[in-house]
Amino acid sequence: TQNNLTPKVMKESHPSFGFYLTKVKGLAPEYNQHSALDLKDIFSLTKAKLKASAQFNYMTDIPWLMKQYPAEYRSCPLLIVHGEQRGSKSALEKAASVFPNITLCNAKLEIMYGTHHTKMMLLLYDSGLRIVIHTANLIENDWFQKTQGIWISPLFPSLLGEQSAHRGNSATNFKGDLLEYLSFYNRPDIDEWCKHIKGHDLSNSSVFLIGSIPGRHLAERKTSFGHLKLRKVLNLHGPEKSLVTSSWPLIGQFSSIGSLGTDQNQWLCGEWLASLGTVKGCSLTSKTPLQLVFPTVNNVRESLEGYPAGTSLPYSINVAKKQPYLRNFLYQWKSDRLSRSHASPHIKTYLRVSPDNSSVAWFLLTSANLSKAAWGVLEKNGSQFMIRSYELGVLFMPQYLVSRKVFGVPEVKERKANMETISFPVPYDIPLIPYSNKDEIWIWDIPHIKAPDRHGNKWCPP
Ligand SMILES: O=C(O)CCC(=O)Nc1ccc(C(=O)O)c(C(=O)O)c1
Repeated sequence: TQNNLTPKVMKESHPSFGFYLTKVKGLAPEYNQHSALDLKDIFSLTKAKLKASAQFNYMTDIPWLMKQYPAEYRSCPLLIVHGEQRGSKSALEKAASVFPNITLCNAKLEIMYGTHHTKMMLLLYDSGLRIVIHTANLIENDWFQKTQGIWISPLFPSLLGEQSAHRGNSATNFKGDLLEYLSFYNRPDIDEWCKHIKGHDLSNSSVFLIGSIPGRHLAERKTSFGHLKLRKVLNLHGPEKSLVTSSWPLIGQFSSIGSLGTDQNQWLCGEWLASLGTVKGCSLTSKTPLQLVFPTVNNVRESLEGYPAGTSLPYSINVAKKQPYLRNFLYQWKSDRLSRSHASPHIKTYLRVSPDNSSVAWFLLTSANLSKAAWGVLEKNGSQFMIRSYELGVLFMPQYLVSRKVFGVPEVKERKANMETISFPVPYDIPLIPYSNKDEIWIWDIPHIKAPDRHGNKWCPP
C-alpha cells in the first residue's frame, strides 16, 4: 500500500534491505548463496570500474587485504583509517610501505582506552559511490568461520551539478550524518572523501546512521552520537508508543562487554536502556525487558574454531566479577535457522521485539559492543556526554524500508492473518534460549578445562 506519504526510498529496499552475513566455509550452499558475502564478493557487486577506496577498521592485515581486491584494482589509491598507536602503528606503517597506493590515516584517540572500532568501506567507482558498514576486521580469521554483519548501500550515482552537502540527501539524513561523523576526524585525507560523498546522490539511502566519536560532547552535540543519537532518532522517527509498549523486550547482541558499573540501574538499565527503549514522542520508558545475547563457555567450545573463538570475545574476569547482575539478562548464541550456531558471533546487533516474538520494531547493525566506551555515558549531572571509541552502525526502521509499522520475524507464521508482514533477516534464532543453570558466560582470561573443544583442546590462557 504505497501512499504518497511513504518516503520515496521504500521502492529501493531489497528483500535483505542490504543486510548480509559473511560466508562461513563448509556450510551447505543454501546457507551461503543468498545473503552471505565474502570480501571478494563485495568488490565484485558491480561491473563499474573502481577508482579509489577507503577502509576504516580496527585491525588490518595489509597483504591479505590487498589480495581480496581484484588484481586490476590493487594499484588504486587506498586510504586505511586506523587507531594504532606506538609499536603497532609502526608495524602497520612498515606493512603499508610496500604498497605505494596505500595512505595511512591515524584517527586521534585522546581519551584513554578508546579504540578506532568503526568498520566501513568507501568504494568510489567511475559511475558511483558505494558505502559498506560492517563488523569484521580486515584479517582472514574474521571472514570465514564467524557470524559477521554487513550493510551494503546502493551504488549512489554522481550528483549532477556542483557537489553539495545538502543535495542528494534522504529522509533518514544519512548523507548529512555521515558527513558530520567524518568531519570529526579532522583529517585532510578524510576531508577529501567528504568531497566525493558530497558529489554523490545518496537520496536512496533508507537507513539511519548511528555513530560514536570520542570526546566529551556538550549541548546539542550530546545527541549527535552514541546512545543519545539513537534516543533522538527513535524519538523522532521511531515506532508508535501505542504499538510498541514497554512490554516489548530490547535484545542486545555483541561480542564484548565493558565495565557497566556496580549498580545495574545506573547505566545499563538506566541511561542506556532508556535510550534504546525510546519510542516516538517520548523518551521516558518504564522498564523495558532487557535480553542480552552473549556466548556461553559451551557456545564457544562447540564453535567451529573451538576455544580460540574466545580471543574475539574479550570479556575479562576482572570486569565480569564486578557485575554478577548481568546473569539475569543472559541468553545463548543460537542461529540454527542460518546454520550458524557454531559460527561464533563477532556481529553486534540490537533490536526491539514483540512479546509474542512475531514482530521487530527496528534493527541496528553496529560495531558497538555493550560498553560505556562505545555507547557513551552522561557525566557532570548530564551536562556532558563522554564517549571513548569510534563506532559506526546503521538503523533499519520498517517505516523507511517497507512502509510498514513493524518487520516480521523470519519463519514465524503471521499471528495477524490480515497483516502480511515482511520479515527482517534477524541473524540469530528468536525466541532466544536462556542460559541453563549450568551455563557460564564466556570469559577469555580464565581456564576452561571441563571439556575439550572439537579440536581436542582445552583453554589455558597465559
Ligand atoms: O573495549 C572494551 O570495551 C573491552 C575490550 C574490547 O572489547 N576490545 C575489542 C577490541 C577490538 C574489537 C574488534 O574486533 O574490532 C572488539 C570487538 O569487535 O569485539 C573488541
